[in-house]
Amino acid sequence: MIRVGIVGGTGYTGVELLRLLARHPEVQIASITSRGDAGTDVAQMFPNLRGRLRLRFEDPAKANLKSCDIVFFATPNGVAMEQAPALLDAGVRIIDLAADYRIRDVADWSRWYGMQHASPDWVDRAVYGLPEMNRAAIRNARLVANPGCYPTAVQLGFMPLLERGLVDLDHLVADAKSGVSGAGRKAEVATLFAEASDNFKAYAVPGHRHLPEIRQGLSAMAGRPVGLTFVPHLTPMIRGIHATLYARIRAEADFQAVFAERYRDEPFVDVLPAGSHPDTRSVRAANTCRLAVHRPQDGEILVVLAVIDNLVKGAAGQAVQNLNIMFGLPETVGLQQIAVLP
Ligand SMILES: NC(=O)C1=CN([C@@H]2O[C@H](COP(=O)(O)OP(=O)(O)OC[C@H]3O[C@@H](n4cnc5c(N)ncnc54)[C@H](OP(=O)(O)O)[C@@H]3O)[C@@H](O)[C@H]2O)C=CC1
Ligand SMILES: CC(=O)N[C@@H](CCC(=O)OP(=O)(O)O)C(=O)O
Repeated sequence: MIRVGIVGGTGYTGVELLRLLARHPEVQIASITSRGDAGTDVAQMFPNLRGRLRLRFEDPAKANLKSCDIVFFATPNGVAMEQAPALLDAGVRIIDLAADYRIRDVADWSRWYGMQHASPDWVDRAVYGLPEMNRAAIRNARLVANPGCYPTAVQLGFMPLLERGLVDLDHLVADAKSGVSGAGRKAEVATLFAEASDNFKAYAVPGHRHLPEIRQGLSAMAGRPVGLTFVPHLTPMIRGIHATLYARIRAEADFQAVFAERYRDEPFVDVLPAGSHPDTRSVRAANTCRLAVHRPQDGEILVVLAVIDNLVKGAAGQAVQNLNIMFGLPETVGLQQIAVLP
Protein backbone atom coordinates (compact mmCIF):
# COMPACT_ATOMS: atom_id res chain seq x y z
CA MET A 1 0.00 0.00 0.00
CA ILE A 2 1.13 3.54 -0.76
CA ARG A 3 1.36 5.56 2.46
CA VAL A 4 -0.23 8.96 1.92
CA GLY A 5 -0.15 12.13 4.01
CA ILE A 6 -2.37 15.18 3.55
CA VAL A 7 -1.39 18.60 4.87
CA GLY A 8 -4.45 20.84 5.12
CA GLY A 9 -7.16 18.25 5.65
CA THR A 10 -9.95 20.54 6.81
CA GLY A 11 -10.40 22.46 3.55
CA TYR A 12 -12.56 21.59 0.55
CA THR A 13 -9.78 20.02 -1.49
CA GLY A 14 -8.65 18.14 1.63
CA VAL A 15 -12.05 16.52 2.21
CA GLU A 16 -12.30 15.80 -1.52
CA LEU A 17 -8.95 13.99 -1.38
CA LEU A 18 -10.30 11.98 1.56
CA ARG A 19 -13.49 11.06 -0.32
CA LEU A 20 -11.46 9.76 -3.25
CA LEU A 21 -8.58 8.15 -1.34
CA ALA A 22 -10.83 6.39 1.22
CA ARG A 23 -11.93 4.04 -1.59
CA HIS A 24 -8.60 3.87 -3.42
CA PRO A 25 -7.51 0.21 -3.29
CA GLU A 26 -3.75 0.90 -3.35
CA VAL A 27 -3.60 3.70 -0.77
CA GLN A 28 -3.44 3.92 2.99
CA ILE A 29 -4.02 7.38 4.47
CA ALA A 30 -1.31 7.54 7.12
CA SER A 31 -1.66 11.11 8.30
CA ILE A 32 -3.89 14.15 7.83
CA THR A 33 -3.20 17.50 9.43
CA SER A 34 -5.01 20.48 10.84
CA ARG A 35 -3.54 23.20 13.02
CA GLY A 36 -6.87 24.24 14.54
CA ASP A 37 -8.58 20.84 14.78
CA ALA A 38 -5.75 18.49 15.80
CA GLY A 39 -7.24 15.58 17.75
CA THR A 40 -10.68 15.82 16.12
CA ASP A 41 -12.07 12.69 14.50
CA VAL A 42 -12.12 13.28 10.71
CA ALA A 43 -15.59 11.75 10.40
CA GLN A 44 -16.89 14.08 13.09
CA MET A 45 -15.95 17.08 10.96
CA PHE A 46 -16.96 15.44 7.67
CA PRO A 47 -19.93 13.11 8.32
CA ASN A 48 -19.87 11.83 4.72
CA LEU A 49 -16.80 9.84 5.84
CA ARG A 50 -18.46 8.15 8.83
CA GLY A 51 -17.83 4.41 8.72
CA ARG A 52 -15.31 4.86 5.88
CA LEU A 53 -12.28 6.32 7.68
CA ARG A 54 -10.91 5.95 11.19
CA LEU A 55 -8.51 8.85 11.45
CA ARG A 56 -7.87 11.94 13.56
CA PHE A 57 -6.44 15.23 12.44
CA GLU A 58 -2.86 15.71 13.61
CA ASP A 59 -0.91 18.86 14.31
CA PRO A 60 1.28 19.40 11.21
CA ALA A 61 4.26 20.13 13.47
CA LYS A 62 3.93 16.69 15.11
CA ALA A 63 2.74 14.51 12.21
CA ASN A 64 5.22 11.91 10.97
CA LEU A 65 4.96 12.93 7.34
CA LYS A 66 8.47 11.69 6.57
CA SER A 67 7.21 8.11 6.91
CA CYS A 68 4.85 8.66 3.97
CA ASP A 69 5.56 7.71 0.37
CA ILE A 70 3.74 10.80 -0.85
CA VAL A 71 2.30 13.93 0.75
CA PHE A 72 -0.42 16.15 -0.72
CA PHE A 73 -0.40 19.82 0.25
CA ALA A 74 -4.04 21.01 0.19
CA THR A 75 -2.99 24.28 1.77
CA PRO A 76 -3.08 27.97 0.82
CA ASN A 77 -0.40 29.31 -1.51
CA GLY A 78 2.92 29.75 0.28
CA VAL A 79 2.75 26.75 2.63
CA ALA A 80 4.24 23.99 0.47
CA MET A 81 7.17 26.14 -0.60
CA GLU A 82 8.19 26.29 3.08
CA GLN A 83 7.44 22.72 4.14
CA ALA A 84 7.89 20.53 1.05
CA PRO A 85 11.71 20.74 0.69
CA ALA A 86 12.45 18.91 3.98
CA LEU A 87 10.08 16.12 2.95
CA LEU A 88 11.57 15.96 -0.55
CA ASP A 89 15.05 15.71 0.99
CA ALA A 90 13.78 12.80 3.06
CA GLY A 91 12.69 11.01 -0.12
CA VAL A 92 8.95 11.76 0.13
CA ARG A 93 7.22 12.60 -3.15
CA ILE A 94 4.95 15.65 -3.15
CA ILE A 95 1.83 16.83 -4.96
CA ASP A 96 1.08 20.49 -4.23
CA LEU A 97 -2.52 21.48 -4.95
CA ALA A 98 -1.61 25.14 -4.49
CA ALA A 99 0.31 27.34 -6.90
CA ASP A 100 3.79 27.37 -5.29
CA TYR A 101 5.54 25.39 -8.01
CA ARG A 102 3.32 26.04 -11.04
CA ILE A 103 5.05 29.08 -12.56
CA ARG A 104 8.54 28.54 -13.94
CA ASP A 105 9.50 32.21 -13.76
CA VAL A 106 9.98 32.76 -10.03
CA ALA A 107 10.01 36.57 -10.29
CA ASP A 108 6.72 36.45 -12.19
CA TRP A 109 5.29 34.13 -9.52
CA SER A 110 6.33 36.56 -6.80
CA ARG A 111 4.64 39.45 -8.59
CA TRP A 112 1.33 37.62 -8.95
CA TYR A 113 1.33 35.93 -5.55
CA GLY A 114 2.75 38.81 -3.55
CA MET A 115 5.43 36.85 -1.68
CA GLN A 116 9.05 35.80 -2.04
CA HIS A 117 9.54 32.18 -3.03
CA ALA A 118 11.02 30.15 -0.18
CA SER A 119 12.32 27.26 -2.31
CA PRO A 120 12.98 28.56 -5.84
CA ASP A 121 15.47 25.71 -6.49
CA TRP A 122 12.58 23.27 -6.50
CA VAL A 123 10.57 25.21 -9.09
CA ASP A 124 12.80 23.93 -11.91
CA ARG A 125 12.51 20.37 -10.71
CA ALA A 126 8.71 20.45 -10.35
CA VAL A 127 6.53 18.93 -13.07
CA TYR A 128 3.28 20.66 -14.01
CA GLY A 129 0.62 18.05 -13.31
CA LEU A 130 -1.70 18.24 -16.29
CA PRO A 131 -1.59 14.57 -17.36
CA GLU A 132 -3.03 15.14 -20.82
CA MET A 133 -0.03 17.36 -21.53
CA ASN A 134 2.78 16.05 -19.31
CA ARG A 135 2.09 12.39 -18.57
CA ALA A 136 5.61 11.12 -19.29
CA ALA A 137 7.32 13.67 -17.04
CA ILE A 138 4.81 13.12 -14.21
CA ARG A 139 5.77 9.42 -14.01
CA ASN A 140 9.19 10.12 -12.54
CA ALA A 141 8.46 13.43 -10.84
CA ARG A 142 9.36 13.90 -7.22
CA LEU A 143 7.35 17.12 -7.00
CA VAL A 144 4.15 17.69 -8.95
CA ALA A 145 2.55 21.13 -9.21
CA ASN A 146 -1.13 20.28 -9.54
CA PRO A 147 -2.82 22.77 -11.91
CA GLY A 148 -5.34 25.39 -10.82
CA CYS A 149 -9.01 24.82 -11.50
CA TYR A 150 -9.54 27.49 -14.17
CA PRO A 151 -6.21 26.57 -15.85
CA THR A 152 -7.32 22.93 -16.14
CA ALA A 153 -10.53 23.78 -17.98
CA VAL A 154 -8.99 26.46 -20.20
CA GLN A 155 -5.88 24.48 -21.18
CA LEU A 156 -7.80 21.29 -22.00
CA GLY A 157 -10.23 23.35 -24.08
CA PHE A 158 -7.58 25.12 -26.16
CA MET A 159 -4.95 22.35 -26.36
CA PRO A 160 -5.99 20.54 -29.59
CA LEU A 161 -6.20 23.85 -31.46
CA LEU A 162 -2.89 25.26 -30.24
CA GLU A 163 -0.88 22.09 -30.71
CA ARG A 164 -1.88 22.09 -34.39
CA GLY A 165 -1.58 25.85 -34.90
CA LEU A 166 -5.16 26.11 -36.15
CA VAL A 167 -6.11 29.42 -34.50
CA ASP A 168 -4.86 32.98 -34.11
CA LEU A 169 -2.51 32.80 -31.11
CA ASP A 170 -2.58 36.49 -30.27
CA HIS A 171 -6.24 37.01 -29.39
CA LEU A 172 -7.47 34.01 -27.42
CA VAL A 173 -10.38 34.66 -25.04
CA ALA A 174 -11.36 32.56 -22.02
CA ASP A 175 -14.58 33.51 -20.28
CA ALA A 176 -14.90 31.27 -17.23
CA LYS A 177 -17.39 30.78 -14.42
CA SER A 178 -16.73 29.04 -11.12
CA GLY A 179 -18.81 27.70 -8.28
CA VAL A 180 -18.22 29.11 -4.82
CA SER A 181 -16.24 26.13 -3.46
CA GLY A 182 -13.42 27.36 -5.72
CA ALA A 183 -12.74 29.98 -3.08
CA GLY A 184 -12.09 27.36 -0.38
CA ARG A 185 -13.73 26.75 3.01
CA LYS A 186 -12.38 29.76 4.88
CA ALA A 187 -14.90 32.41 5.98
CA GLU A 188 -15.08 35.36 3.57
CA VAL A 189 -17.74 37.97 2.94
CA ALA A 190 -17.78 37.39 -0.84
CA THR A 191 -18.76 33.76 -0.37
CA LEU A 192 -21.49 34.28 2.23
CA PHE A 193 -24.84 32.82 1.16
CA ALA A 194 -26.43 36.27 1.08
CA GLU A 195 -23.66 37.61 -1.14
CA ALA A 196 -23.05 34.77 -3.59
CA SER A 197 -26.47 33.15 -4.01
CA ASP A 198 -28.97 34.68 -6.45
CA ASN A 199 -26.10 36.75 -7.83
CA PHE A 200 -23.58 36.63 -10.66
CA LYS A 201 -20.47 38.72 -11.21
CA ALA A 202 -17.12 38.91 -12.92
CA TYR A 203 -14.02 39.54 -10.80
CA ALA A 204 -10.29 40.15 -11.24
CA VAL A 205 -10.81 41.41 -14.81
CA PRO A 206 -7.57 43.49 -14.80
CA GLY A 207 -5.61 40.34 -13.95
CA HIS A 208 -6.26 37.09 -12.10
CA ARG A 209 -3.34 35.03 -10.73
CA HIS A 210 -4.32 32.13 -12.98
CA LEU A 211 -3.53 34.25 -16.04
CA PRO A 212 0.26 33.63 -15.98
CA GLU A 213 -0.31 29.92 -15.34
CA ILE A 214 -2.72 29.57 -18.27
CA ARG A 215 -0.52 31.67 -20.54
CA GLN A 216 2.52 29.55 -19.66
CA GLY A 217 0.69 26.32 -20.53
CA LEU A 218 -0.89 27.62 -23.74
CA SER A 219 2.44 29.08 -24.88
CA ALA A 220 4.13 25.69 -24.37
CA MET A 221 1.42 24.02 -26.47
CA ALA A 222 1.71 26.64 -29.22
CA GLY A 223 5.50 26.77 -29.17
CA ARG A 224 5.51 30.55 -28.78
CA PRO A 225 3.94 33.17 -26.46
CA VAL A 226 0.17 33.59 -26.80
CA GLY A 227 -2.10 36.57 -26.16
CA LEU A 228 -4.98 35.74 -23.82
CA THR A 229 -7.84 37.63 -22.24
CA PHE A 230 -9.11 35.70 -19.19
CA VAL A 231 -12.20 36.80 -17.28
CA PRO A 232 -13.38 34.72 -14.30
CA HIS A 233 -16.90 34.93 -12.83
CA LEU A 234 -18.45 33.72 -9.60
CA THR A 235 -21.72 31.81 -10.07
CA PRO A 236 -24.16 30.68 -7.39
CA MET A 237 -23.21 27.01 -7.73
CA ILE A 238 -21.33 25.01 -5.11
CA ARG A 239 -19.14 23.02 -7.53
CA GLY A 240 -18.29 23.42 -11.17
CA ILE A 241 -16.40 25.44 -13.73
CA HIS A 242 -17.77 26.34 -17.15
CA ALA A 243 -15.23 27.87 -19.53
CA THR A 244 -16.39 29.40 -22.82
CA LEU A 245 -13.34 29.79 -25.05
CA TYR A 246 -13.11 31.87 -28.24
CA ALA A 247 -10.47 31.64 -30.95
CA ARG A 248 -10.22 33.02 -34.49
CA ILE A 249 -9.64 30.31 -37.10
CA ARG A 250 -6.31 30.52 -38.92
CA ALA A 251 -6.33 27.21 -40.78
CA GLU A 252 -9.33 25.16 -41.89
CA ALA A 253 -9.87 21.72 -40.39
CA ASP A 254 -12.59 19.34 -39.27
CA PHE A 255 -12.50 20.76 -35.75
CA GLN A 256 -14.79 18.14 -34.27
CA ALA A 257 -12.44 15.43 -35.60
CA VAL A 258 -9.39 17.29 -34.26
CA PHE A 259 -10.83 17.24 -30.73
CA ALA A 260 -12.08 13.65 -30.99
CA GLU A 261 -8.67 12.47 -32.22
CA ARG A 262 -6.62 14.42 -29.63
CA TYR A 263 -8.59 13.04 -26.69
CA ARG A 264 -9.48 9.57 -28.04
CA ASP A 265 -7.26 7.76 -25.53
CA GLU A 266 -7.75 10.13 -22.60
CA PRO A 267 -9.81 8.47 -19.87
CA PHE A 268 -10.92 11.75 -18.28
CA VAL A 269 -11.65 13.98 -21.27
CA ASP A 270 -14.96 13.47 -23.03
CA VAL A 271 -15.48 15.17 -26.39
CA LEU A 272 -19.22 15.51 -26.89
CA PRO A 273 -20.97 15.06 -30.26
CA ALA A 274 -21.12 18.13 -32.53
CA GLY A 275 -23.75 20.63 -31.41
CA SER A 276 -23.61 19.72 -27.70
CA HIS A 277 -23.75 22.06 -24.72
CA PRO A 278 -22.10 20.43 -21.67
CA ASP A 279 -23.63 21.00 -18.21
CA THR A 280 -21.49 21.50 -15.13
CA ARG A 281 -23.75 18.99 -13.36
CA SER A 282 -22.70 16.33 -15.88
CA VAL A 283 -19.26 16.30 -14.20
CA ARG A 284 -20.29 16.97 -10.60
CA ALA A 285 -18.08 14.84 -8.29
CA ALA A 286 -16.45 13.11 -11.31
CA ASN A 287 -12.86 13.45 -12.56
CA THR A 288 -14.07 14.38 -16.02
CA CYS A 289 -13.65 17.30 -18.38
CA ARG A 290 -16.42 17.43 -20.97
CA LEU A 291 -15.76 19.47 -24.09
CA ALA A 292 -17.82 20.65 -27.04
CA VAL A 293 -16.58 22.57 -30.08
CA HIS A 294 -18.81 24.90 -32.10
CA ARG A 295 -18.41 27.10 -35.17
CA PRO A 296 -21.40 29.47 -34.91
CA GLN A 297 -22.95 30.49 -38.24
CA ASP A 298 -19.97 28.88 -40.04
CA GLY A 299 -18.06 32.04 -39.14
CA GLU A 300 -14.41 32.62 -38.39
CA ILE A 301 -14.65 32.25 -34.59
CA LEU A 302 -14.50 28.84 -32.93
CA VAL A 303 -16.22 28.44 -29.56
CA VAL A 304 -15.12 25.67 -27.22
CA LEU A 305 -17.16 24.81 -24.13
CA ALA A 306 -15.33 23.05 -21.28
CA VAL A 307 -16.80 21.90 -17.96
CA ILE A 308 -15.10 20.35 -14.94
CA ASP A 309 -15.79 19.96 -11.24
CA ASN A 310 -13.30 22.43 -9.72
CA LEU A 311 -12.73 20.16 -6.73
CA VAL A 312 -12.22 16.97 -8.78
CA LYS A 313 -10.61 17.37 -12.24
CA GLY A 314 -9.78 20.91 -11.08
CA ALA A 315 -8.00 19.80 -7.88
CA ALA A 316 -8.25 16.57 -5.83
CA GLY A 317 -9.21 14.17 -8.64
CA GLN A 318 -6.42 15.43 -10.86
CA ALA A 319 -4.06 15.04 -7.87
CA VAL A 320 -5.11 11.38 -7.47
CA GLN A 321 -4.70 10.90 -11.24
CA ASN A 322 -1.16 12.21 -10.82
CA LEU A 323 -0.53 9.87 -7.88
CA ASN A 324 -1.65 6.93 -10.04
CA ILE A 325 0.76 7.97 -12.80
CA MET A 326 3.65 8.54 -10.35
CA PHE A 327 3.24 5.08 -8.81
CA GLY A 328 2.72 3.19 -12.07
CA LEU A 329 -0.93 2.35 -11.35
CA PRO A 330 -3.69 2.33 -13.96
CA GLU A 331 -4.63 5.98 -14.23
CA THR A 332 -8.30 5.45 -13.47
CA VAL A 333 -7.89 3.59 -10.15
CA GLY A 334 -10.08 5.21 -7.50
CA LEU A 335 -11.44 7.71 -10.02
CA GLN A 336 -14.33 5.91 -11.68
CA GLN A 337 -17.10 7.89 -9.97
CA ILE A 338 -20.07 8.78 -12.17
CA ALA A 339 -21.30 12.37 -11.87
CA VAL A 340 -24.26 12.99 -9.58
CA LEU A 341 -27.55 13.89 -11.31
CA PRO A 342 -29.80 15.78 -10.95
N1 LIG B 1 -11.10 25.02 -3.97
C1 LIG B 1 -10.75 24.73 -5.21
O1 LIG B 1 -11.61 24.52 -6.10
C2 LIG B 1 -9.32 24.64 -5.60
C3 LIG B 1 -8.29 24.93 -4.73
N2 LIG B 1 -6.99 24.84 -5.13
C4 LIG B 1 -5.90 25.16 -4.22
O2 LIG B 1 -5.77 24.12 -3.26
C5 LIG B 1 -5.34 24.64 -2.02
C6 LIG B 1 -6.35 24.29 -0.94
O3 LIG B 1 -7.60 24.83 -1.32
P1 LIG B 1 -8.92 24.68 -0.46
O4 LIG B 1 -9.05 23.28 0.04
O5 LIG B 1 -10.00 25.25 -1.27
O6 LIG B 1 -8.55 25.66 0.76
P2 LIG B 1 -9.24 25.80 2.16
O7 LIG B 1 -9.11 27.21 2.55
O8 LIG B 1 -10.61 25.19 2.08
O9 LIG B 1 -8.32 24.86 3.09
C7 LIG B 1 -6.99 25.16 3.39
C8 LIG B 1 -6.42 24.11 4.35
O10 LIG B 1 -5.07 24.43 4.65
C9 LIG B 1 -4.82 24.35 6.06
N3 LIG B 1 -3.80 25.36 6.35
C10 LIG B 1 -3.92 26.70 6.22
N4 LIG B 1 -2.74 27.31 6.51
C11 LIG B 1 -1.87 26.32 6.83
C12 LIG B 1 -0.49 26.31 7.25
N5 LIG B 1 0.21 27.44 7.36
N6 LIG B 1 0.09 25.12 7.50
C13 LIG B 1 -0.60 23.97 7.38
N7 LIG B 1 -1.92 23.92 7.01
C14 LIG B 1 -2.53 25.08 6.74
C15 LIG B 1 -6.19 24.59 6.69
O11 LIG B 1 -6.32 23.82 7.86
P3 LIG B 1 -6.02 24.31 9.35
O12 LIG B 1 -6.25 25.80 9.36
O13 LIG B 1 -6.96 23.54 10.19
O14 LIG B 1 -4.59 23.91 9.55
C16 LIG B 1 -7.14 23.98 5.66
O15 LIG B 1 -7.29 22.60 5.92
C17 LIG B 1 -5.23 26.17 -2.20
O16 LIG B 1 -3.92 26.51 -2.48
C18 LIG B 1 -6.12 26.43 -3.39
O17 LIG B 1 -5.72 27.57 -4.07
C19 LIG B 1 -6.66 24.42 -6.38
C20 LIG B 1 -7.62 24.11 -7.29
C21 LIG B 1 -9.04 24.23 -6.98
C1 LIG C 1 -14.27 31.08 -7.14
C2 LIG C 1 -12.87 31.43 -6.68
O1 LIG C 1 -12.69 32.28 -5.85
N1 LIG C 1 -11.87 30.74 -7.24
C3 LIG C 1 -10.50 30.97 -6.91
C4 LIG C 1 -9.57 30.18 -7.76
C5 LIG C 1 -9.45 28.78 -7.37
C6 LIG C 1 -8.12 28.38 -6.75
O2 LIG C 1 -8.13 27.89 -5.67
O3 LIG C 1 -6.99 28.58 -7.44
P1 LIG C 1 -5.45 28.36 -6.95
O4 LIG C 1 -5.29 26.93 -6.75
O5 LIG C 1 -4.56 28.84 -8.01
O6 LIG C 1 -5.27 29.17 -5.73
C7 LIG C 1 -10.09 32.41 -7.13
O7 LIG C 1 -10.50 33.02 -8.11
O8 LIG C 1 -9.25 32.87 -6.36
